[in-house]
Amino acid sequence: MAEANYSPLPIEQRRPLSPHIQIYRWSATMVVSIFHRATGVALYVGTLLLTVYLLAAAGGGVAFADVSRFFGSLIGQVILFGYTFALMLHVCGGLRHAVWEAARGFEPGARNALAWGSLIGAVVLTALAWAGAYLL
Ligand code: HEM
Repeated sequence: MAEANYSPLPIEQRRPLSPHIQIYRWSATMVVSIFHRATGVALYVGTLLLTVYLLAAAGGGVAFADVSRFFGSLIGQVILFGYTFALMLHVCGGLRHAVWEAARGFEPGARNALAWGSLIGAVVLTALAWAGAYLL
């Protein structure tokens, strides 16, 4: 807190502050962990968009045509691409947690491999999903 900086006590007598991200050296594990939470939040928005799409599909006619046009536009495609990547990264993050639930992958090398693996896995799965969507 700000007042801690203005403490009249000498620095060695002040109570320790809990360190935050600007204190730690950045690591792959830390970045992927932050992405995991951020993509989880993004998935709430994506789920709303999916709901809009399904409601429009159920309504049919003009509503479905409008929604399809929006998702087919450049901005719509960028949003859908971001949603796909967020979903894939979050799922890969979920699998990373599943490995930890099995009490494996805590060693420094394994932690890094899992972090990079989930990032690379998300890129590959997103590319496969979009390639599949365009080829079908
Ligand atoms: C639309 C679907 C989903 C939404 C909206 C969502 C949302 C979120 C959010 C907001 C968080 C962060 C919670 C926090 O840090 O306080 C979270 C965490 C988590 N999610 Fe999801 N999630 C979804 C799907 C999934 C799936 C499919 C998986 C598994 C494959 C998954 C696995 C996890 C795990 C393991 C955590 C905990 C991470 C941690 O403890 O640091 N989620 N999710």
